[in-house]
Amino acid sequence: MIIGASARLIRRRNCPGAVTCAGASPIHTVHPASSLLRDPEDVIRHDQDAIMASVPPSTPKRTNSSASTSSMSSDVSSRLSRSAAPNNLLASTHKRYKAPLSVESRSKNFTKTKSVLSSVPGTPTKRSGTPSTSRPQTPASPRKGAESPSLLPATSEMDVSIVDIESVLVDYQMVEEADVSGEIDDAWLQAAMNDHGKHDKVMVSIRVRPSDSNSAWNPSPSTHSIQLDPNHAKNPASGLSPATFNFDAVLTGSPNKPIYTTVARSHVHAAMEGYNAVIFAYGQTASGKTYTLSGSDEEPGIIPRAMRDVFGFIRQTPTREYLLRCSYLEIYNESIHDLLAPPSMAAANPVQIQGGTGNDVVLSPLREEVVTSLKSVKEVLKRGEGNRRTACTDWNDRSSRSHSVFRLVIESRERGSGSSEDDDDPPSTGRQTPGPNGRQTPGASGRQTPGPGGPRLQARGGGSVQTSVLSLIDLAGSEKATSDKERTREGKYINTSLLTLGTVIGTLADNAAKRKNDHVPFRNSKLTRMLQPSLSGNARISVVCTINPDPGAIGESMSTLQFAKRIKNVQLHAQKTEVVNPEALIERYRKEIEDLKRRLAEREAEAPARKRRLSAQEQIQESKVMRDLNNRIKQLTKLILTSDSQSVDEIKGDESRPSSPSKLDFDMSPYQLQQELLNARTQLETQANQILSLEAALVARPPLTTSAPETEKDKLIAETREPLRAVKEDVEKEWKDKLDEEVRRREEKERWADELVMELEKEKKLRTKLEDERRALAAFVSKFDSLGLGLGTPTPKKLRPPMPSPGGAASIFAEKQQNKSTVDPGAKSDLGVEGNENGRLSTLVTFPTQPSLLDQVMPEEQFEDDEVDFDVDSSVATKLVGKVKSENASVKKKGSRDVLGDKENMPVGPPPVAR
Ligand SMILES: Nc1ncnc2c1ncn2[C@@H]1O[C@H](COP(=O)(O)OP(=O)(O)OP(=O)(O)O)[C@@H](O)[C@H]1O
Repeated sequence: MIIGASARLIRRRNCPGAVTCAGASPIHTVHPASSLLRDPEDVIRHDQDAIMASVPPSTPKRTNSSASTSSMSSDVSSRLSRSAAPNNLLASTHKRYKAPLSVESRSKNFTKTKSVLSSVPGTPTKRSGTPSTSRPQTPASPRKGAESPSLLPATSEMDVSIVDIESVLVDYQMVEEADVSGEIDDAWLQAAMNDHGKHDKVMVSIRVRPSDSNSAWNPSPSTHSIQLDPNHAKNPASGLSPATFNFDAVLTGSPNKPIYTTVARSHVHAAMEGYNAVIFAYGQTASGKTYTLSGSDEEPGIIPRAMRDVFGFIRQTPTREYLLRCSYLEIYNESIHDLLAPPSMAAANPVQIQGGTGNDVVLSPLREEVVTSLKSVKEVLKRGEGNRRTACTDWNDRSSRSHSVFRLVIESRERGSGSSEDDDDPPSTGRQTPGPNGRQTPGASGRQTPGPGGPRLQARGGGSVQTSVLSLIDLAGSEKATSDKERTREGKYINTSLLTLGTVIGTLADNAAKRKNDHVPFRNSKLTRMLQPSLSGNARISVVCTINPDPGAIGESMSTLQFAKRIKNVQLHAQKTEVVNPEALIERYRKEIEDLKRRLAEREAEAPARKRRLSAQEQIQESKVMRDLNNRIKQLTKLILTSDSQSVDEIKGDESRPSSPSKLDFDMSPYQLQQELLNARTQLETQANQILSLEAALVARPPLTTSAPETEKDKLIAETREPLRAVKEDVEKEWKDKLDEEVRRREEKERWADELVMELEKEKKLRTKLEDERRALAAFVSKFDSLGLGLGTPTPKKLRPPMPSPGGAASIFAEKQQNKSTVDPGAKSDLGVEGNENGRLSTLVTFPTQPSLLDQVMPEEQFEDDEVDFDVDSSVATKLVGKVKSENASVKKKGSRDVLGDKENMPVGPPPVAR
């Protein structure tokens, strides 16, 4: 630490910024607390007093060497030697750095000195005529060739990428009294804890600039409200009172201290506590944004006061040590420039916003300088402000033409969190042994060089590192068209990005109010993209909206108030960022695993005995406990493996490498291994399914990227739909034809069925008729016989009409055949009527009690083959039989079989009638 400290002091002495600022800055010539421009003798005296005063005997001593008496005396002597730098050195360096300062920067430094009240312009209404020649003019490209890059080195001595981190930490002992805000005390710290910074909403304050002309507004600081003066309302005669706007604070006047205390202090405190914090000023051009943030020599603004409080906080926190690094950038015409890099380099290498989706925003290349005292912060600020683009506009002599962002990254860890050896030894990771010149090339110890924007401080022992960013933003002012072409062009960019900021805030507020998740157009401007992490909620935000009370600016003031109203609704949920030392974490996991395994083994051993005692419900509970233990072991093992694989990458060949994963696996019990196996198999199956579905999705994926224009996507959708539509039409047509055919066939069948019904009716009638005739025949035969008209045979003969027999046609046939064999075959007539030799009808007609023809289903064969024997006169009989026969034939012809057949087997097609 001694080497580090002296190295630091040497660097301070050589700090180009310090010397350059010395001659130029009106801030330091006036501010009594500043030691920058004081007589070296005074500085020595003051430093001695300050250092002695800053180490009260009661304050705890640092355990490391820097806290020792020798280190303190070394520190003091170094400071003395630094402060007593010979005048010629100051002069030479001054000369060296004076030349390259741009006209703009120098003129800014000299022209900004104004008395508090006289600096307030009457009304920033548009000036007429040509601008005053005394005003500085912004060159078209103020940075290009403004100075030789060789004069401002590409990396500064305090560049975080080359500095030995461990030697530039700040703790309570190192803070000089002069660097401390006199207002920091325990009461303030306590009050700040409960202040606005903890709220979930953006803190919104209004600051109304003093004006010597008539004010159009009635601000009321006591009620935190502001209202347009009724005399300036659109329609004063209406008698309607203009709307009242309420905010967290409404402030007036020139003093900057109440502004800082009200709107910024709690946020600075929150940043020191580990929360990201953003403070920005928004308002119309010349309304007082720069005055609020930077202030003047007499009235330092939020930034210098915040820096003073940062050191005051550190002095009040003996338990922690801090690494403070700052950067300063501007967004000019939608391009980001590093204000701490040499202007020519910054112009050639604009800062890019890196980071994928979401809230990761890394700015690169961006110079970050370590600061260890208020003085070094002021030097950085001075350098940055000198490079800022300001210009004379129609409304403001020194209008900011860009949005400027001053960022202070605060990293801290506990002091002496480990053992006393811990404090002497470098921390287990990240600490680099300083080289002979007090510095260590990053990565020389084999560690990974931290990427841009990443944490630099490493946790020590089992502790953690807290990281937060305090962003102080001075937005360029919105403005109307101006007489200057270049200013008009700048104004367009300024207005566009402010408009985007308004849209973003509006959407965020809307999302919060309506619980929606609408797309927020952060990427539409560099400013909103850069602020994305903060505006998305992970920061405490305070906005000061500055108002120009001039009646000519009512429109702009009104729109500023509307913006303020909207941003009030943005929801915040800031979280502390804490990085734990990975090795300590692994150790903690290991211990927990050991403990869990022991508990699991005990339970497994007792399981059989316990099982007998436990009820079914308790057994379920028991297996759940076992499962939970197993899951936790698996989870921790996985965490260890993940951390290991990361640290292995970083520290290859390190003997302190943790045990291999295979060893951990073999430590498992058989039960655990079985569980593992089962889980692995399930996982494999799930993953195999995932692969399949992903492959399918890949095949089905259209050959367009997600970012392809909408027109392309529409075209592809139309092309994909066309073949589907054709297929649909084909299928519809095919099925329509089929349906038509089916309908036609069904109609035919119905027609056919109707005709069959008609046929049946006809047949029924026919049968009735036939039956009647048969009965008439029977009556005739019996009458014939009773009259004795038989030819030689008195004996009445029986009529035997053919009747169905149980055996059907075949049996009848067989019976007939048999009968035939007993009768003379020659006597049989063609009509099937038996006769005798003398020609007499020997009809064997019998009429047993047979069912009527109507009740019978008569097979066709029966009609066809049956024979009727009539013992009647042959001519009559022949006549009758012929008639019967012809009727039978007619029935047969009508297709009685079809009629009586199985309907299911009906032929499909046109009915017989249609044939
Ligand atoms: N509250 C105030 N008390 C005293 N003077 C003020 C106050 N506000 C602003 N001024 C003065 O008004 C002038 C314009 O202020 P300033 O440059 O801060 O405006 P701005 O909003 O930053 O403008 P721009 O957007 O153009 O940069 C300066 O001279 C500043 O000193």
